[in-house]
Amino acid sequence: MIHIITGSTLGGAEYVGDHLNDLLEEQDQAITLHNQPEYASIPQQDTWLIVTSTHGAGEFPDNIKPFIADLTEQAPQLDKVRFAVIAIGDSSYDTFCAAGQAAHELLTNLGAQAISDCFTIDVLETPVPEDAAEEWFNNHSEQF
Ligand SMILES: Cc1cc2nc3c(=O)[nH]c(=O)nc-3n(C[C@H](O)[C@H](O)[C@H](O)COP(=O)(O)O)c2cc1C
Repeated sequence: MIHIITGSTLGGAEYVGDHLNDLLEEQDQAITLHNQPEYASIPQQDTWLIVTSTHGAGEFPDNIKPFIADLTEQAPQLDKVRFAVIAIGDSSYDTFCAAGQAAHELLTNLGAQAISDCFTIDVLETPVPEDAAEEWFNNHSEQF
């Protein structure tokens, strides 16, 4: 089972999550898409694919903030979780992709196993983030 967990304010990261969902479905994978991720509803096992943009001064989008806050407070052992983070941001900000980087670090610290480095997508250089995400996916599809 793959849990796609999105953090999005304007919809961009959510579109990328939808696209990855389609690509994984073509591989006949079982997927659950969490656009309003809830700590209690996401099993602490299987594969988590987090797709999040960054807002504010390097902050998480509002929809994913409670999930990240719960993970931080509860600090569960995530040694049964494999994960990857796709971080979407704009390199004109000092805090480029800070939320995605923070998610990657948090899961690593909780013992989850990264299947890739945090993959950053710069919307200044990549007008269609789905294209960069698909290229990343094609290079990592065997990990899923
Ligand atoms: C108010 C605002 C603040 C932002 N702050 C950051 C930031 O700190 N770091 C970053 O990398 N991108 C930042 N961005 C860029 C967004 O992450 C980028 O536009 C992204 O594509 C938005 O994705 P979303 O549609 O999923 O919300 C900011 C954008 C806005 C509108």
